[in-house]
Amino acid sequence: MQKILSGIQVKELDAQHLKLSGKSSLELMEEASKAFVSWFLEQEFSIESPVQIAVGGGNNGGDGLAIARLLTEYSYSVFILKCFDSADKLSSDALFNFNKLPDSIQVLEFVDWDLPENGILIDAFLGVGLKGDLRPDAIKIIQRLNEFVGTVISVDVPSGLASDEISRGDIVKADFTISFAFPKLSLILPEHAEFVGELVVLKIGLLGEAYEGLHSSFYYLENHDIPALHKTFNRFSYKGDMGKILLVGGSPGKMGALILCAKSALRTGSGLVTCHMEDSERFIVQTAVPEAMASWGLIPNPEFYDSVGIGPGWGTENRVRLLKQFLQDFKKPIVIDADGLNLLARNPDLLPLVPKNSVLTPHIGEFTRLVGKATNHLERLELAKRFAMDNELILVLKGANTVISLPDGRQVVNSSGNKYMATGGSGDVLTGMITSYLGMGYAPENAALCGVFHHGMAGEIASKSKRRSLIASDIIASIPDTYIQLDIS
Ligand SMILES: NC(=O)C1=CN([C@@H]2O[C@H](COP(=O)(O)OP(=O)(O)OC[C@H]3O[C@@H](n4cnc5c(N)ncnc54)[C@H](OP(=O)(O)O)[C@@H]3O)[C@@H](O)[C@H]2O)[C@@H](O)CC1
Ligand SMILES: Nc1ncnc2c1ncn2[C@@H]1O[C@H](COP(=O)(O)OP(=O)(O)O)[C@@H](O)[C@H]1O
Ligand SMILES: [K+]
Repeated sequence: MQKILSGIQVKELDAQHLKLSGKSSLELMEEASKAFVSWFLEQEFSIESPVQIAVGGGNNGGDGLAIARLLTEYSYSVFILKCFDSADKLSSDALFNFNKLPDSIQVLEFVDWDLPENGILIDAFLGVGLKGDLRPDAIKIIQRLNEFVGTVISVDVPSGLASDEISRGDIVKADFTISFAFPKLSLILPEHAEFVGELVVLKIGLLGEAYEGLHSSFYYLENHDIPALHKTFNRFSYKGDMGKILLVGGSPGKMGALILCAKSALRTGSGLVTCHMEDSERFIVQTAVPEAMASWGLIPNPEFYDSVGIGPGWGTENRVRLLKQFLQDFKKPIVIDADGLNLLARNPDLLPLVPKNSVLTPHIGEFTRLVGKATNHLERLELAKRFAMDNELILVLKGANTVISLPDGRQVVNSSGNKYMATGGSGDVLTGMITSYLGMGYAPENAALCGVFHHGMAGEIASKSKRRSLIASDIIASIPDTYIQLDIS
């Protein structure tokens, strides 16, 4: 997994990288700009669209200048909007690229810019080198860039956004942010959603020795990390190897949550799924999911199960005794979601009974009830880290970029998923998936990482044809495709 470095570390990395690999920052700039242009070409923006590139004096501007040169090779008409005073204010790499601009590119003073009606604006004004509060001249530039009505694409970070903290005030509102190597931390904070737009992270060869030497507790989970986290099964595997799991949840009027959870666990690969609910509701499960078994009343032999997921649609009335009894009897890691979390929040004495390395999957509301209130997401992430370390639990804080806090203090930011997954029941599907992996004998960390990643990826696959019509069942239906696309048997 890629580490997420701070803005200051990126600078340090730059210097170290040059020392250790002999690769110049100019080469890195060219590589980043080429990666940007490859992404740009994949979007198939009309060749008729004029491309305006707002260029600052630092290396973010340097990226913009290199991108300008590369785009003209593909016949785009490119205009540079100079957001720096004079060439002697340019960083050396930006100056190099400024001097390499082909004659076909018009360079406009920012003040002379007539805001076009449409087209594309590439924002290469300010990147991770932003220091302190924006100066008045920069504020004016950003305000004007935000008047543009066409597609806005920010290079590395939206200009005006600090890389590692909560920013307010004037910031470019991008439709896309194309960040290099890893997302800067501020890009994944919900407070910045309106500036970042769609986040794309492109690989560049920044990594290696210099990168290894820098410390961060934040990591980024991507496609290529996933296969190594999976267990493999052989041709003698039988359903017992695929895990016997128990899902405890559902209540009158909320049986759908348990059904989604069960279907999702089966599609993830579970060998045997048993649903535990009130006896009045058992026919619903048996009809909706013929592959699952039903149990009710007490849980007579919890040790039979390889793992357990508790909470979807469960309600909180009259559940504490069963939960306490179960936590006293069952010693293997489990998954706790929804009302299971609400019960823990109301009965903090139960928290020490939760088996170590269990996976708790709150959304922000459940998190606030269980762990506490935070004034912003960075503070919330710090609370999550403490909670996971202090209780030796894995805390999956769900959202647009779900963050998995591990007991050793690492925090893993998920890259998969999209806005179309914001629909009732998607969380229940996630609970089924993580419980399923635990049941298959995955290390709890891997179960959480695989569950969260495949869940988001299934949502992405389903939303290709469904967009805002996506429902939680569509996520389940796309789980098989995640295995096929990642080549997991
Ligand atoms: N290293 C890497 O891994 C790679 C880095 N790459 C790229 O380099 C970027 C970082 O470049 P960087 O460090 O040159 O800084 P950058 O974001 O251009 O900002 C400096 C400019 O901002 C200005 N400025 C600052 N504060 C300000 C304020 N408060 N208000 C107003 N202005 C302010 C400052 O002006 P000055 O203060 O110097 O007058 C200067 O002009 C990074 O985001 C990525 O795009 C890629 O090429 C490939 C790999
Ligand atoms: N905008 C989004 N981008 C990516 N994933 C999202 C987004 N909104 C929701 N999700 C995912 O959908 C799931 C929603 O879970 P939850 O809030 O518990 O829903 P429910 O209670 O309806 O089941 C989480 O896994 C979350 O990460
Ligand atoms: K930028």
